[in-house]
Amino acid sequence: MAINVVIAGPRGKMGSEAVKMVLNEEDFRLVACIDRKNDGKTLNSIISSVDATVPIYDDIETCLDQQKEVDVLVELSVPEAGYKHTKCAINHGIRPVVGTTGFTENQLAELDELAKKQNIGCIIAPNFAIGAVLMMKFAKMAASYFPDVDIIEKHHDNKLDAPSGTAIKTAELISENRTVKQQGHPEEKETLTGARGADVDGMKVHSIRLPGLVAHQEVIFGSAGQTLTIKHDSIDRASFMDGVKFCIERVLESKGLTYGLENIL
Ligand SMILES: NC(=O)C1=CN([C@@H]2O[C@H](COP(=O)(O)OP(=O)(O)OC[C@H]3O[C@@H](n4cnc5c(N)ncnc54)[C@H](O)[C@@H]3O)[C@@H](O)[C@H]2O)C=CC1
Ligand SMILES: O=C(O)C1=N[C@H](C(=O)O)C[C@H](O)C1
Repeated sequence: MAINVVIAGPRGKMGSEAVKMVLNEEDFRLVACIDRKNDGKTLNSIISSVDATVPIYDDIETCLDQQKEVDVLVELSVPEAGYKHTKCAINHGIRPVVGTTGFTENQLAELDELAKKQNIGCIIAPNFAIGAVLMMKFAKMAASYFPDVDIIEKHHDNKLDAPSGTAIKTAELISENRTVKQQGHPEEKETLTGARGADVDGMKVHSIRLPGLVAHQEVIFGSAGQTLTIKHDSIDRASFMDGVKFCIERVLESKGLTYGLENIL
């Protein structure tokens, strides 16, 4: 039986890629999209390259009240709306697969509680690219040996959240193995505010935003006489689609919140 999917953010860089992927998969059926405009139109009327008369809703409640056979919501919009959509889906018993970044820790905890209460799964993946997941895992391994580490993430300049969801997740994974240490000189002073980046338990996180970039991250470890750099580049958003597909399938079997692809690969 096909998995019925709703996509939020179908005109976006990720959403449009997800629309193509879902339409090309035999086992998936795209039943509706959530867009902040174009309510009442069909997908093919707003994206000429798409050959599907899928209805568009600007309100997720209306969508999920009317579309009775939805299995999975794929959320790829913006943090505020993304949180609202995810919560609404869970309340309707629909399993969310969320790529949208920028949710707070409290929001993640609330979604976990809600999904458990509804006895359904919810996957939030800060990065769907297998290479990025491996970069994070390798960084976590290296952190046992190198407590001094800087995370440098680089993205296109239309990104709303900083640091990236991937950088936050990387810092969390590194923290599981790293001995807490205030890095740099104990008496160092910033003569330009922000020069040393954001601080997570004494490690530093830097966000670069430039046109021309897609999604890139370097994790640089340093110790006496050596550095180790673990680097990942997404040069095309196709890099994320195998992960989205995998999560659509896996979320049907999971329970509660799964935060990060590394937990289910
Ligand atoms: N987990 C992952 O692997 C990845 C996650 N992302 C995240 O996915 C999200 C989307 O990224 P992009 O596609 O690059 O952004 P984008 O700006 O290209 O697309 C966002 C889309 O959301 C739409 N939108 C805004 N408010 C909305 C609402 N209330 N309802 C429905 N749609 C609404 C916008 O019109 C836009 O089309 C971001 O949070 C980004 O960080 C991006 C790439 C990979
Ligand atoms: O906004 C993006 O583009 C990306 N966002 C995600 C993040 O915040 O980590 C994943 C990837 O880096 C691309």
